Amino acid sequence: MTDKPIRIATRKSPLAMWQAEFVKDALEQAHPGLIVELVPMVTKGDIILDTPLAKVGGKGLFVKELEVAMLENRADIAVHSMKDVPVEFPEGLGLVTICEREDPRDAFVSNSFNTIDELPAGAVVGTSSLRRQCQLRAQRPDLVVKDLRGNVNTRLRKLDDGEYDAIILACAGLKRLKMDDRIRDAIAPEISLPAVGQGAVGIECRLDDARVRTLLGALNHQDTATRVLCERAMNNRLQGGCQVPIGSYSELQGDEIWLRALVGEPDGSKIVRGEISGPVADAETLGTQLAEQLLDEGAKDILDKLYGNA
Ligand SMILES: NCc1[nH]cc(CCC(=O)O)c1CC(=O)O
Repeated sequence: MTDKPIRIATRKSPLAMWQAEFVKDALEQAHPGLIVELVPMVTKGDIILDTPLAKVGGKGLFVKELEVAMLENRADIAVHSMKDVPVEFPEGLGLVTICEREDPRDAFVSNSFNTIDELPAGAVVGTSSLRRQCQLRAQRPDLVVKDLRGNVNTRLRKLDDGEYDAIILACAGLKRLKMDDRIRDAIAPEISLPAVGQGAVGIECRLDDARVRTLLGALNHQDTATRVLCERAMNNRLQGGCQVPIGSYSELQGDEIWLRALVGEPDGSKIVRGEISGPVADAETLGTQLAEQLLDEGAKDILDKLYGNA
């Protein structure tokens, strides 16, 4: 089982490298004698830095090159932020493991203010996420939302350079990079519902690679997997991508799963919210049901408009 090294295809950003190293360490710990190597590579999402992701278009900007590497047998697994993983996988590849979730909340980061509420009218907030923008503008239409791209370190530098009064990032990325001290406020899900899968790391591999799938089994965290699959089923039914403001967050409560979701207009002028709960065993069905509920209650109109079907 442990003779051949496992090669991890990874992006080169500090967060991606941290996540790949984390999986390497966990695999080597779980399987003494196993050797795991990193194969760093550049993706389209890393190259196109000057355009908001929502305008670049196409799903899976950060994962395609990694998938090609696995299909061409230049790598065996890819480690992803679940938030960036598209709904569908290329033939022969699939997500087989989801690791324990880090803090799923959005983070308010600023050098001058402690919370969104403290921001004065006209303050400039950096984010390129339509989901974050939508929820921010819904509560504070008086704020100015300005695009902010680049990896976590680049975004923090732009804040420090004074381009923004505050920025919104994921708590998970900051915590993993040991920059917890940058989090002025972990924003409650009621204020900013996180992205599908936010805070969770997933592992993709060739589905016919039985050896690797068995080795990866040790890293799966079932509670996280249930939650993320529930949130993804919701998103899947909506055909959500990064062009649409969609938030979705589930929590386990004993044998039940509680899922909340929203679809909104990018400017926050309209938000359709819903929630559902039921047995953990029905997690994915519940996700689909909540999506249908949202579509009936107005999400369909928002999505049709954003995708140009109206
Ligand atoms: N879209 C980039 C991205 N993908 C995953 C994370 C954070 C870590 C995570 O959600 O697991 C980030 C950065 C951010 O949103 O601040």
